[in-house]
Amino acid sequence: MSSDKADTKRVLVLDDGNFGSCLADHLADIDNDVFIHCRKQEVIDSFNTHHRNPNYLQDHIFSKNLTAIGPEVPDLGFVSTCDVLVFAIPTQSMRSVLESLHLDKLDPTRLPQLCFVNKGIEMGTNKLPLEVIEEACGSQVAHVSTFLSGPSFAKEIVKRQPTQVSVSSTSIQHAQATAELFHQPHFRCYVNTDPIGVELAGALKNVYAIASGVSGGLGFEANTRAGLVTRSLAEMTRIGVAYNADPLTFLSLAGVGDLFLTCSSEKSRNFTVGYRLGKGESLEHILETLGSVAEGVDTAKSAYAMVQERNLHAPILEHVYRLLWKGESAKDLAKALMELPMMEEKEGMSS
Ligand SMILES: NC(=O)c1ccc[n+]([C@@H]2O[C@H](COP(=O)([O-])OP(=O)(O)OC[C@H]3O[C@@H](n4cnc5c(N)ncnc54)[C@H](O)[C@@H]3O)[C@@H](O)[C@H]2O)c1
Ligand SMILES: O=P(O)(O)OC[C@H](O)CO
Repeated sequence: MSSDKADTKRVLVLDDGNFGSCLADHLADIDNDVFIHCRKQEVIDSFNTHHRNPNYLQDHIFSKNLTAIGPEVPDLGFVSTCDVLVFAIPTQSMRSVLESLHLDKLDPTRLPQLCFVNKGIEMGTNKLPLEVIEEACGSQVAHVSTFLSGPSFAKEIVKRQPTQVSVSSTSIQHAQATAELFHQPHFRCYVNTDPIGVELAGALKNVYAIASGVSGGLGFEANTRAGLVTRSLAEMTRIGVAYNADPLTFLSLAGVGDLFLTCSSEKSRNFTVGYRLGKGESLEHILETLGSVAEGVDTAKSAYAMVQERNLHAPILEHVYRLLWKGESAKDLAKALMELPMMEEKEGMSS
């Protein structure tokens, strides 16, 4: 069911973390009817009474057009009244959330537009979001799914800082519809029809941001970072080509744009994990105190399995995996990366 006003959409955002809250605020601010699902009653009360999220983006006063709902998962009756569903849930939880919504039971001719903003690869299955959606909800739901990705810190968008992102889908019409929904003077959307490339780039940049953080934590400066980011881009592209992505996607906002942002800012949770590891803190302590998801940790494990499966040359990713999952030290990682054998610089980067 569509809303009364032609341009006004009825939007449900799941869930109330940094990015979900920020996007819900953005969409509500441009006059959509926006509902945000929260898993705790005190968060619902705080949004609806004080327009504040007590757990994330605490300094921000959210749009009064935003209504918090929950804590139960919205039922199909409510979901079927929405024009758009925005999923801002960590990748490792997306399958269980999708299964609990039963979207496969909706009338396939009246499916809402779906937009996923998570950046990761499912652990255990090593699947990208599009494949998880297909398995959890069927191919019709996967066909209307879109993926918003690019250099976009919630902390900056919520302050209305200019931001540009890619919106991708297997269908150009759906990608365009989602891009139009979000597209505003300070938030520009570019359409891309390579969802595999966009998803892989978004997931992998988190792993390389951990490497860049380690380098900073160990005291290495700009030269080292520039080299690391460049070689990371080459690795990402090589992995993408092996998994049928368009290599040019890695030169887009979703590729080098997000890689550059995340590898160079302490606002990034993934960079921060690496930086603190470089400073000698334990991973367990960092994750306990981070207060928010760092997708690169789990993705390093899935991506490592993918690289092994196709026998790809991805030494930075392999060492990040060993650092996070096999007890290699940050100094070992730095040493190993400086001792890599010489190779053809552009090897494996084109299809
Ligand atoms: N924060 C950003 O700037 C940003 C920008 C772009 C993309 N992303 C991506 O968006 C996704 C979410 O990131 P975030 O920053 O909002 O994370 P966050 O840690 O701030 O919040 C995570 C949210 O997911 C919810 N959640 C966790 N497990 C859940 C489960 N099992 N069922 C339902 N809800 C669950 C939490 O309650 C919380 O609301 C990640 O994949 C991230 O990479 C984040
Ligand atoms: O804080 P991070 O490292 O999860 O990065 C957030 C966004 O993905 C940046 O585009």
